Amino acid sequence: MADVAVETSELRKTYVSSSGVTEAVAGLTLRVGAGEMFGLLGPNGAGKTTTIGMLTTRIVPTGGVARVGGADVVREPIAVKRHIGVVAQYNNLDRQLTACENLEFRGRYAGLPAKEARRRAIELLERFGLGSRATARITEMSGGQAQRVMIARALMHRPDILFLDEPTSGLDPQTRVNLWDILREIRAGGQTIVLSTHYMEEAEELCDRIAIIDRGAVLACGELAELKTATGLRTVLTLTYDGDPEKIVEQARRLAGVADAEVSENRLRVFTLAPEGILAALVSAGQDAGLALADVRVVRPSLETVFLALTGREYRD
Ligand SMILES: Nc1ncnc2c1ncn2[C@@H]1O[C@H](COP(=O)(O)OP(=O)(O)OP(=O)(O)O)[C@@H](O)[C@H]1O
Repeated sequence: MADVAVETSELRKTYVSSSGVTEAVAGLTLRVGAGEMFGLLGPNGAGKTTTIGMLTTRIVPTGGVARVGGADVVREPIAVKRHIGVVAQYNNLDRQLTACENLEFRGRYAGLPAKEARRRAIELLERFGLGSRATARITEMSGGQAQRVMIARALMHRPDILFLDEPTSGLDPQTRVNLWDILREIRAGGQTIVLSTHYMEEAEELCDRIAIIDRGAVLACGELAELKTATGLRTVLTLTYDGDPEKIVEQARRLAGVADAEVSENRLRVFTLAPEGILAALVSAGQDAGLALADVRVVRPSLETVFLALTGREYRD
């Protein structure tokens, strides 16, 4: 496959209804490299589901272009579908069928012979720890199990790009972490993954690159470290001493990588984009000045602070 898995230019979806006009996606331009785990991060209503809907041919754009696996989503939907697996936001498994049957049906639909579909269904269920649940009906499964069946089903025809819309929404923390492991494993196999999420820590934990979207547009896109640097966000080191750190504040300001330093009571606060090594230098500067260290706090920039810096608004969860 080409180096680029997904490419959009000015992608747009405008809904017109009796209640008015909604620009669900308002000119979205982005590029996902083959083999990447790419996150669409944004609050509820940001346009994530609509974007994934257009990229997976379920929703027809009202403007712009999108190519997935090299194929145009409007002109070549069948070619797009060959490249993609889709895990929807809500459980859309057939509840009358067993886990294995859900997968087999998908395999048959994709043109696999019956025996091959069954073999692959069992292999995938085992891979995701569901071997013993193969003959269980969907109605008998937990949310986390059903989510794993949906991912397995999406992989039946060996797609090279997997789309997941808020895959861990509503799952308990342990199940969510298990699912993260599954996604990492899929990605290690070379597949491209595009996932949407409104959980900052999920994007931070999983994704190689992230597009932060709000109100249907990309606010920023890149590796997390790049986004943090681009927004000028600094790590804040707060060192509390048993005396007045005023005597070392000038020294702290002169340390390589320190953007600023200030003192408040017996606390020294240091702002930096490159915190590595600075803490050790501050500890020894304090020792040399006869100050004993009572406490250290390191607050790193998070996606929450990035969002705030980009929009001036709190992240709406
Ligand atoms: N069929 C539709 N008709 C009218 N408006 C719609 C339709 N689908 C979505 N919207 C609106 O488009 C905007 C984006 O919705 P979308 O579902 O893509 O956001 P989202 O980021 O996926 O949010 P969520 O996490 O809540 O699913 C919202 O304002 C939503 O109300």
